[in-house]
Amino acid sequence: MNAKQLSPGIWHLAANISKDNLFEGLWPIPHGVSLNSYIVEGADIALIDLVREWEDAPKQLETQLKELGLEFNRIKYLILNHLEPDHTGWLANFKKRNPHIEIVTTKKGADLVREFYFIEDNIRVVKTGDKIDLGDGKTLEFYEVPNVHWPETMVTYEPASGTLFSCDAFGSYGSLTEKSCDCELSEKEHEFYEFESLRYYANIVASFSTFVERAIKALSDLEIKTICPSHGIVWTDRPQDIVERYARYASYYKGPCEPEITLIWGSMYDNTAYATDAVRDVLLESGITFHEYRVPEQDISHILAHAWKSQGLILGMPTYEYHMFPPMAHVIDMMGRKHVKGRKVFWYGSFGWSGGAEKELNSLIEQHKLGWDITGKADFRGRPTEEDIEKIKQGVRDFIKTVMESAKK
Ligand SMILES: Cc1cc2nc3c(=O)[nH]c(=O)nc-3n(C[C@H](O)[C@H](O)[C@H](O)COP(=O)(O)O)c2cc1C
Repeated sequence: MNAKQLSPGIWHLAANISKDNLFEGLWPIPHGVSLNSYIVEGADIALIDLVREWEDAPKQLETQLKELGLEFNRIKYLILNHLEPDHTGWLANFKKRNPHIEIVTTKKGADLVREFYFIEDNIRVVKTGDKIDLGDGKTLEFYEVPNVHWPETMVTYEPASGTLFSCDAFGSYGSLTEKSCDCELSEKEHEFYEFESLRYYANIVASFSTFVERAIKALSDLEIKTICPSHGIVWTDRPQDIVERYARYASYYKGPCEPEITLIWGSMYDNTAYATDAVRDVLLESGITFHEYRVPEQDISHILAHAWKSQGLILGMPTYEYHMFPPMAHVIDMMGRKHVKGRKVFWYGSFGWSGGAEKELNSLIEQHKLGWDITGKADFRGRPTEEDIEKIKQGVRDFIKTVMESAKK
């Protein structure tokens, strides 16, 4: 990518990380991810957020700074909105190249700079309402937004241009092309980034949804014309769209969620798979929006995205060694960790002799305080009989009604 001017004195820089990596060492990024940084130039120059030494990210950033004719020693301030290493991993080596740079971060951020990078000098601690005047009409204002998504997080606002540098808030997965602003994207490209923002939210931010709501409220008095997140596209045209989208995602924390169902199932010897065909037939007939995943073949990152927005979950799980099929237990455990709470649930599955899946399901619900409402179930021995299949079909029909009645209108 090239450095891109967003408004007079403000540039977007981005390092693209390829699909061959896992985000947070855990989440697949089949379409890559961007690490965004920004330059704000008044009489003094500030660089907002850094990159990690990940693939050639520092080199990409350095090349873009060169395009702007910016030597490192001309940058006076390095603003660290958030200390997670994807935005700071290069810090120690960057500082060696620019020893006089002043690092600007929150009090908790300063602690992390010391603890992660052993840097003690030239750190300016800021709190909500503090400002730095860069000269030539450019000012940076700071607002703490704790737990979006680490405790030290802040955002930076430049009032003359109405630009909010929001770090992880309002971000998404997906590498960037030269068309990195919302106003340049086709409907199809918007759809792509929309799902990548949902997946990013469900994987990274979901657990902190109440803090997201608090941050959106705290920032609501700012006149925001452009939103510059640390991952994904920049919102120059319709910044309210991504704010509304994030507010909607945050609302799924308490529910209700969308009138949709996520069907997740696994099967060793196709007995539960056979019953799944019946479940799918009913879902298709009903016309309800549903998302189907088989585990362990399909990844948890995508499952969480659809589960996060779905009012209904259907779980197909055979019994395995007196417990549920382990990949299903992994999915439910992850839903617990990511606070996919308060959903309507229907489950079905095959067992051989004593069963055991249900016991583990109840124990996971209890352990993670999931508050799931199990409105129906259909377990069966071995291969499902015609009667079993009828019971499953009727159960799913009833379940769809419950989901539609209780979902967001
Ligand atoms: C490794 C393994 C462990 C199993 N453990 C149990 C068990 O503890 N209790 C039980 O009732 N059935 C158990 N079964 C039987 C399965 O639950 C049964 O075969 C079921 O039909 C499998 O469904 P599927 O074909 O959808 O995988 C086990 C099967 C396998 C292969």
